[in-house]
Amino acid sequence: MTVPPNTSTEPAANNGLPDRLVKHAVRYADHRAVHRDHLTPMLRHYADLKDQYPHTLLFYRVGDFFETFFQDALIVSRELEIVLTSKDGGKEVGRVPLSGIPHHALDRYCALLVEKGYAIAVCDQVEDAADAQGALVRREITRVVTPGTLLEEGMLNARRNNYLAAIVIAGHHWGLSYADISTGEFLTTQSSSLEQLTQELMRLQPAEVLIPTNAPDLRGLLRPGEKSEHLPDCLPTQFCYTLRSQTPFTQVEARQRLLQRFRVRSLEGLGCEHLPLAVRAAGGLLEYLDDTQKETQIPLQPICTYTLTEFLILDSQTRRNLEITQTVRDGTFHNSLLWALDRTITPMGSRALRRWLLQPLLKVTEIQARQDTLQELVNNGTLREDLQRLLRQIYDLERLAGRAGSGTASPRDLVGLADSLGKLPELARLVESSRSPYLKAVQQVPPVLEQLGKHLQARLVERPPLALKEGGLIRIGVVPQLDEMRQQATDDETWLAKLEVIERERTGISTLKVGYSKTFGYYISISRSKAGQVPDGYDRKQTLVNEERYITSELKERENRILNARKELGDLEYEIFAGLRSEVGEQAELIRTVARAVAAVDALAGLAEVAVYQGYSRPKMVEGRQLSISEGRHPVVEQALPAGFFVPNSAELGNQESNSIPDLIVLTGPNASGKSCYLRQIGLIQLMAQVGSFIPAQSAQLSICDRIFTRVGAVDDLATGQSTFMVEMNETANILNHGTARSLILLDEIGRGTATFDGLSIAWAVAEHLATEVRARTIFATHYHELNELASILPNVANYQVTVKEMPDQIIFLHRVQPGGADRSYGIEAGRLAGLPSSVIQRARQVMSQIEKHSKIAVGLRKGGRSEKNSQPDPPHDPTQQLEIGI
Ligand SMILES: Nc1ncnc2c1ncn2[C@@H]1O[C@H](COP(=O)(O)OP(=O)(O)OP(=O)(O)O)[C@@H](O)[C@H]1O
Repeated sequence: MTVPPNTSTEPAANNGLPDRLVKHAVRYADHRAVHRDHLTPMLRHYADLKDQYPHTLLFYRVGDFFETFFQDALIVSRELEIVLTSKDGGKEVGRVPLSGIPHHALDRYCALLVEKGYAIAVCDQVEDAADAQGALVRREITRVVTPGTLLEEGMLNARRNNYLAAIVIAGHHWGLSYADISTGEFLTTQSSSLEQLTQELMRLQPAEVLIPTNAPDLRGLLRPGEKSEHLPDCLPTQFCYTLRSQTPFTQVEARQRLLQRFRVRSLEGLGCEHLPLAVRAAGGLLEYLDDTQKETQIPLQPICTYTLTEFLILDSQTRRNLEITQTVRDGTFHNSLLWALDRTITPMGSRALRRWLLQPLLKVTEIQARQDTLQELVNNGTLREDLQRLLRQIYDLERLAGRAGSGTASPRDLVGLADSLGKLPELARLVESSRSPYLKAVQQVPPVLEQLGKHLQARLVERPPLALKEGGLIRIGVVPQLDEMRQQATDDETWLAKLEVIERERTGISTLKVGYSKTFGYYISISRSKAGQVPDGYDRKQTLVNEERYITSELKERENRILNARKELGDLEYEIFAGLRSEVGEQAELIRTVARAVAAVDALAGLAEVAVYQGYSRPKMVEGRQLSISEGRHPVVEQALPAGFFVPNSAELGNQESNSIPDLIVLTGPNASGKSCYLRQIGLIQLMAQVGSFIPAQSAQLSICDRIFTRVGAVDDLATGQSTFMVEMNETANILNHGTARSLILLDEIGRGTATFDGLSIAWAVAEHLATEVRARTIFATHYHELNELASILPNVANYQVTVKEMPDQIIFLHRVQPGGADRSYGIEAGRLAGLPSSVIQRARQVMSQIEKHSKIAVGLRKGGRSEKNSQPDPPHDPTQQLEIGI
């Protein structure tokens, strides 16, 4: 059984509770400990529901509050730091623990609990308390909120997707489906290496992963890091996993569910007819949505089948090392690539850019389509600025459409949506003469959406109130019946407003007032000193210190009419609003298709803005394996430095037409000279080019890479018990096993985590293997200057160094990358600059000079290597099977 550790029901260090309550809290820390028949009817209903949803926190609507009882009350009060109180549980039970939150704060508190890894079942009142006529108000579970099924604006991060994933594993084969129910994206794939499954999950960073299992306890939500025997070992533990029954994940059930959902006869058109694992994962995901969303039918876009090989493969180390969405050092968004490039205006544009950066393209035509659009937006600054100005007035159409479709959109959501739809024709006009693909895609607004926008604008008031059922939503002149009711209500209210004046005149009591209280309704108030002058027909209702309160039969009659009219008006307006909302919901798919096109324009306009202000250029995408970058810069470091401080550097790799261009560069240079920066900038430029962005370089000719690998620094992976060196070796093995001639490999410091000779030997062998066997384009940054020898042995290896200027008492970092190998690391100088004591520095210099005197290295080419310098035969004397170093 899998019980989340935090569902422990120990009361939190008394929580500041009085002793009497602690006693109850302990006694009733589990609803099952109480005899059901002894509970009040409401708590009995609560306990029955809790049995059905044992692993959720059950929020039960009572009036204006959502309340939790028993064990849930203890958890909720501890996790949300709110007061734990108690409620009468029945005559023989006494008081049971209670924690409640105001109903309007449900989203906010749910978001906090979901972030902590809890699932929440919301039990709402489904009839008016007045209609229940004294009986228990009818309540039902209206939704189960889990990390992957969030819809409410307040619970979601606007600028990133919130994915729910489902996986099916069969041997080494697997199927993965994922959906963002707030935007409607729904995708599925299948493949055959479990390592790839991990990588794909790492890319998606799903909020929740569903996994079919035969575990008896199926409602468990495994919080990040929690272990379970039912979780396959191959899966990363940092996600929330939900264990599900296997039935909906079977081929027959899953297929049937997909056919029904998308109203098709075969899955051929959806691209997954012959991908059983992809179908099973998708079917299991749909079933989970049906189960958790209850009556709400979540609108999803038609499922899209994809393959992993459609995109540039970036493993999780590479995404981390290139700091695409967060930095390595402190995991912040600030100073990541996305931070440097994201100038989008809308949340949907920002989400699109994030997706693009994590899934760069492989097809030159697709890259060029983005480049062409960027070019137009770079050349036409006025168009770009006008577009961005207009985008500011377009809300998150993707998510608004979703909320309309699921019946959770508020009146303000619909007004926002209507206003945004109203801007689409303007957007279309702005780009009417554009020729580039992404701008052409928004030249036509589907007439049905244009009409829908107008339809909503004509009906909904400009600034509707937050409350749904208190009226004030619908414009005057839209529904005659509504107008008549309003007129009647206004007449009554005017009568009421005049009553005070009339009664003052009639009674001669100048201090007479008409007021309203929640308990008594409307009343006429007269100061006690004038009570003797009260006319006939005044019926005394309440006596206060200084005043008497009266009603009259006419006042009561009007009051009834006014209050009934208000309720009827509120109900009718809500009904009209709900009708409008479902009209929007019916168009959710189309709205989202248009929203995606707008999001892409937003992402590209932002990239164009960066390109203009940072002086980026359009890379030329070429065939073959060429990587030529002239005067390239690191897109993030250059933004962090004062203008003009960044030193640009060029790079040439893998050009088969020129013999002098290497496949592998051995890059040496002092500490802190800029090796890592250079390495990463090449990776980032290649990645940006394949995203379709312009790049921070004077010019570039780049061919398509199938993968970018990086090995940069290393940290202990304490979670999996791997040492720094083992992490380094695992990552290196992965690169050697999966790299191809079309890959770009960036290695920083291989072999540093072990003894010098072991490290140097490994570094040598790895570099040699990459240059001769894999023949990938590689930059190998190292402090082992001995590796410079390789260039004299292998024709496709070259040495480059990052230069410094040595002054009598300091080193000046030039950050220039030039041909040739460095022979010193200036590590001792770096230590001096860092403040090591001068005695230590002096001693280090002595030791260094001794080592330098006695060290020699003689390494030859590995026997059987494919590449030999100038195709010369092996040297007759082969000193080579070992690396020989003497000190
Ligand atoms: N081309 C450049 N122009 C300007 N500043 C640069 C450049 N490259 C690097 N720098 C600056 O130098 C600092 C050190 O660079 P980097 O970390 O790449 O050095 P390194 O050679 O890899 O050092 P180590 O060998 O100690 O790891 C960076 O933080 C950056 O601010």
